[in-house]
Amino acid sequence: MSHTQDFHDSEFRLLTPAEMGRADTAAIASGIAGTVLMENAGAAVAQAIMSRWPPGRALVACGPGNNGGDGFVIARHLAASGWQVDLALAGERQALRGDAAWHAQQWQGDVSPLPETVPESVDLVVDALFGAGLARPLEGVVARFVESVNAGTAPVCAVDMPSGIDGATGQALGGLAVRADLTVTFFRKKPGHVLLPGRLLCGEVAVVDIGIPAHVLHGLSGASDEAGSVDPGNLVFENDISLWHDGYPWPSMEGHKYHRGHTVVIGGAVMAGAARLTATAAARIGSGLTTLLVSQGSLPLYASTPASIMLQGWQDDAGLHSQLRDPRKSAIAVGPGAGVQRWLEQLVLHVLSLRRVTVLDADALSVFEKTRSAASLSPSDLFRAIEGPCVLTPHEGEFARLFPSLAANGDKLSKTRQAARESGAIVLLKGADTVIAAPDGRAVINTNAPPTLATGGAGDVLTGMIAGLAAQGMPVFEAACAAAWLHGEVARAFGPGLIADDLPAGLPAVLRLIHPASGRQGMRR
Ligand SMILES: NC(=O)C1=CN([C@@H]2O[C@H](COP(=O)(O)OP(=O)(O)OC[C@H]3O[C@@H](n4cnc5c(N)ncnc54)[C@H](O)[C@@H]3O)[C@@H](O)[C@H]2O)[C@@H](O)CC1
Ligand SMILES: [K+]
Repeated sequence: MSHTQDFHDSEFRLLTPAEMGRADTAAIASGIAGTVLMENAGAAVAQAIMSRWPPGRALVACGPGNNGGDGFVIARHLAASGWQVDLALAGERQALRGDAAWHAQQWQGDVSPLPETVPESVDLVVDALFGAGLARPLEGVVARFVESVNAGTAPVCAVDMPSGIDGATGQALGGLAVRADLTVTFFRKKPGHVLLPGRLLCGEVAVVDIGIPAHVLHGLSGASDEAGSVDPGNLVFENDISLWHDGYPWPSMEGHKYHRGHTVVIGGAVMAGAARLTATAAARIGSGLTTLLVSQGSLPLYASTPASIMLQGWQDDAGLHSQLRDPRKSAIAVGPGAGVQRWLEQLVLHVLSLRRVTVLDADALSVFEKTRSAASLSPSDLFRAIEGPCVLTPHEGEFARLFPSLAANGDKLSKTRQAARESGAIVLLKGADTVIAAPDGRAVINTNAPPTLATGGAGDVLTGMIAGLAAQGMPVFEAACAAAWLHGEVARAFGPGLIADDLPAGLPAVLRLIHPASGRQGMRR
């Protein structure tokens, strides 16, 4: 994802519904008829259905727009392959326009009004009501039909997006959306396929080619300068190895432990486990040296720190500052187990003034909450101090403390991007659909995190992984993306029973799999 590489046509690029509309228009302008795109779309969905379910009775529910147009194509292909097809239309046939009207004419069977309930004998429901661009809640008979679909037992194939989900945000408009078993979408996924709750309502997502040439991806957003180097500014991706593999700091034979960076983790005086996990993760992910800095008085708490981590005590602020002075200490992580106190505010500001890579997590974020106490600093004091490479890794609660006006409304993707713009830092907003955004608008959505990661200390490990990668010179945005992906992958590989200590321990096995020598460039799931 560096600025010198062009990721516009990455298969992991996500297109907003508006960008997808521009892709359709550009494809049509380049000579492919809209009716052909719709034919390809419908045929591909029918193919996906037939490769998963045996012929039976299908109810194809068509909406008034082009999503419904796809439904007419699907109905024709299923019927031609021996399915018994009932086609129901929400709206009037005469009101169909353009490509949808043309394909409706090719349908030889009956068209009935959309029923309020799905008949019991239906083996499969095809949801061709609305696509990813839906902008208002489902209502009336459509809403009742969708409730019946969700209450029923027949499997559901959604066309483009389960109807009711906003493809830009993954939110169910008005709280109601189709729950699908399979969603077949066209050309590229949309954010709504990977953000929650959209991702869960999609079931399996299949992306199919409908003949839109990849070159249209260059004109949808972003800009390229005369030298052809592309600003990936506003592009959004689903996280994948291919986005950051080239910048991954694999150790080289000429390397020296100092070339592999030096991560400093500043620990607190009460919760010693958190900073220990952070430091262990930094070391495991390849930081050449890792130092855990704690106050002299709390050294006994850290007695069981692994031997590979340098444990050092500081007496007072001056001592701590002098421990941080060496510029070879290339990344500093603060927050896990630090304790929310005045002292921490000043420490964070000092660390930021060093302009090293800084990863701020947990208490280092919460301590800037505006309402904490009248005398304390505020989020804007923090943002003003961020001048070097910095990653903030809030969970939803910490995010709300730092960005109260963004937290209340807005979808996860836009609020994380806005937070990155406001703070000047890379913001990684944690969750089952972690979003990582840069101040220039780049964003990546991580989709491989299993629910077992919701365990104490997992966030502390993530902080250490980011710091440890960035300490080795990996650009911070890529470091955050790589860490989020590896974090998820290690947890998946481990399976049930995961505790945070298993994450650093499980890294080597996953790193072996993605090492260049393994020949693996990326993975689609
Ligand atoms: N050439 C193209 O543009 C292609 C489009 N394709 C299909 O076209 C779809 C997009 O088509 P459209 O832009 O027509 O979008 P939709 O088919 O989702 O429908 C939009 C229409 O529904 C109305 N509407 C929106 N919300 C409503 C609500 N809550 N209740 C009632 N009516 C509502 C809108 O006023 C508009 O008339 C994609 O999802 C995809 O399935 C594919 O055929 C591929 C080619
Ligand atoms: K749909």
